[in-house]
Amino acid sequence: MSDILKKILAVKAEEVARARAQRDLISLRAEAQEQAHGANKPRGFTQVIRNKIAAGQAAVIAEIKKASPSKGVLREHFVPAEIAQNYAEHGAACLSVLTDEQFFQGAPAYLQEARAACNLPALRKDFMVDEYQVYQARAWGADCILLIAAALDLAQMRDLEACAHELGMDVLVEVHDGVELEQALQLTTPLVGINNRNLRTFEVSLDVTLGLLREIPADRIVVTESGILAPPDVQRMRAANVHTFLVGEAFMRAVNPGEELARLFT
Ligand SMILES: O=C(O)c1ccccc1NCC(=O)[C@H](O)[C@H](O)COP(=O)(O)O
Repeated sequence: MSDILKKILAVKAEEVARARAQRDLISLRAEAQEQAHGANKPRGFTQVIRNKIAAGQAAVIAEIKKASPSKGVLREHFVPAEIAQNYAEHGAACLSVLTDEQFFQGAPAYLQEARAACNLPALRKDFMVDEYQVYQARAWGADCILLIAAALDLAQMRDLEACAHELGMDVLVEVHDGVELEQALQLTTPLVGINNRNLRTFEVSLDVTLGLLREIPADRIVVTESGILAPPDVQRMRAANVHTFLVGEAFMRAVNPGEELARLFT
């Protein structure tokens, strides 16, 4: 496991302990379960992606992140609701909203504000280590959670996946190499993300997606993550039959993130 991931996971364990001390799991779970009905019910993250692909379009999971460990601050003018609306107007399939505060300058409120500003399903982009965070995600309105194979063993991933599914949320499982992929494929989720970023060196190579592709059964949806910066990157992926993209930096650095989305994907 990379040093940055180790550091992040240590902070996550402390965060969960602090949050549990402030509010017990039973009360949080009740709120998360209530969200299954009414205005905040899950919006069908995977289904929206399937619909885009069936229509012959790229399915873009458009990220809302102020900063990252590898790149520092990406965007000074940062209003999540404005960005979410702008993404929706320019054809995004889904949102990915960073809720981690210490390393990405994200916040739970950003997820709530972004999702309330449009009708797109939203991923809680964070480092999940405990079911408490899954209940938080749903209580905040998330439609999908991220499970990072480098951070979890198979039993943990299975438990967190089951918890998310019970709450009606979808799961994006993320891998970076063949060993992680083997574990990820033992989950039931169709959404398999391949992170092109090596979390040890921060080096990004789209060859990571292309190299792992052939090991993924046809019934899974491959999501290429990180380092999609220009139209040729998109064309390269689509030529390899990868139609789902998770993009952050390219949009966050643009004056108008939605227009940048349209420029990259049309
Ligand atoms: O981006 C980082 O520095 C980073 C460090 C440690 C763990 C995860 C990290 N990135 C998260 C991501 O996977 C990206 O936010 C996402 O794939 C979008 O990538 P990009 O389009 O390159 O911003």
